[in-house]
This record gives sequence, structure tokens and C-alpha cells, in this order.
Amino acid sequence: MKVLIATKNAGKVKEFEFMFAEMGVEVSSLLDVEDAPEVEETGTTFAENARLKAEEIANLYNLPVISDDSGLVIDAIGGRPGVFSARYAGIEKDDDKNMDKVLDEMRSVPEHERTARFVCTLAVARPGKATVIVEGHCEGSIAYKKTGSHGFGYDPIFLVQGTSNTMAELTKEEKNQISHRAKALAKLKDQMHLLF
Ligand SMILES: O=c1nc[nH]c2c1ncn2[C@H]1C[C@H](O)[C@@H](COP(=O)(O)OP(=O)(O)OP(=O)(O)O)O1
Ligand SMILES: [Mg+2]
Repeated sequence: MKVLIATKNAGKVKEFEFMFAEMGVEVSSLLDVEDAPEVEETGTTFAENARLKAEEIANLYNLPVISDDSGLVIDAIGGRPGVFSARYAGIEKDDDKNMDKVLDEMRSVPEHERTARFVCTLAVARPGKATVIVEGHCEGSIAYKKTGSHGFGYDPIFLVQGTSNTMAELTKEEKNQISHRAKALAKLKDQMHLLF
């Protein structure tokens, strides 16, 4: 069994490969597809963007697909970067620049006001059928500097709630137990038949 994930983010792909392997499912992504389109993320919510990405790719290739729209929501700055997480510091989607921008904006925010969460919305789209949408959250707070080298995106500045570690200090096994993506995927587990 194989499922197409409608993403070009290599960090997401690795996590899906790991989590789907436990279910005996192989993963492919738009990184494996020649000339795959760049779907415009014009929505104002994670759910809208996940739906846009999944439906466009499902209709184009006439296959069931899963898309992932995700990001970091920080309370002290009005929920930013939110749906703009990938391009927060510019269109080049540079993780280091994005983190530097957040750290800069959060420089004078005291510890107890640094609460944040990762959000992951997954959409399962099938040609001609209704799209299914689920969401997972992972609570934490924003560190004052980058620590750790695992994971991707904003992991080095995200302190996992109840620990003194950033997400980037966790092994992939640990991250995939607690992450927003793992929680969202768990909500899809009894609906996997939609994909095959
Ligand atoms: O577990 C995570 N750990 C750290 N950072 C994360 C995580 N999950 C999402 N993120 C960040 C990365 C990116 O800045 C944004 C996703 O943006 P998002 O538009 O969903 O993905 P993307 O443009 O990289 O790839 P694509 O749209 O092809 O799936 O949130
Ligand atoms: Mg994107």
C-alpha cells in the first residue's frame, strides 16, 4: 500500500514515512513527481490551505491524497506566524531566517508570556468525493535561542511543554509520539480506508 502526500516539504515527508511505516504503508510525495505544481496557499486558515492543496493534487492526478498545512501559532504576537509560517521572513522559505525573525520579535517577551503551539491540519481528498479534515496541536513555548539539530522548521526554538527540551532535541521517535502531526494522523487512523 502506498499513499501520496501532497507536499514538497522534505521534513514533513520524513515524518510521514516514519509514521506510516508502522502501519505498513509506503509514502510518496510531490518531491517524487516531475513538474508537480506549486499550489497557491491563499486561504486564511490551516484547514482552507490543506483543502486547497489536497483537492488540487487529487483532481490533477486522479488519486486519493493527503495534504498537510501546518505552522507555529504564538500567543504574544497575535497568533503569528500562523498560516504564514513557511514564508514568514520571505518567499525563500528559509527556516533559519524565519526563526531569527520570531526570536527578534519575541526578544523582550517574558517567559510566562511565550506560550505557543504547533498546529497541523491534514486533508484527505478523493476525486469526486467529500474531503475529510483533521487537526492536531502540540503545546509549548518559544525559547530565547535555537537549540538542537533534529526535525525541521521551527523545531530548534520550540520548547515542548513540561520539558526543558526543544523539539529539535528530541529523537524522531520521541517527536513522532507527541507532535501535532502525529496527533492529527492518529485522528485519521480509523479512516485509512478512504485512501485505498
Ligand atoms: O513539525 C514541525 N516542526 C517545526 N516546524 C514546523 C513543523 N510543522 C510545520 N512547521 C513549520 C514549517 C513551515 O515553516 C510551516 C509549514 O508551512 P506549510 O505551508 O504547511 O508547508 P510547506 O510550504 O513547507 O510545504 P507544503 O505546503 O508543500 O506542504 O510550519
Ligand atoms: Mg506551503
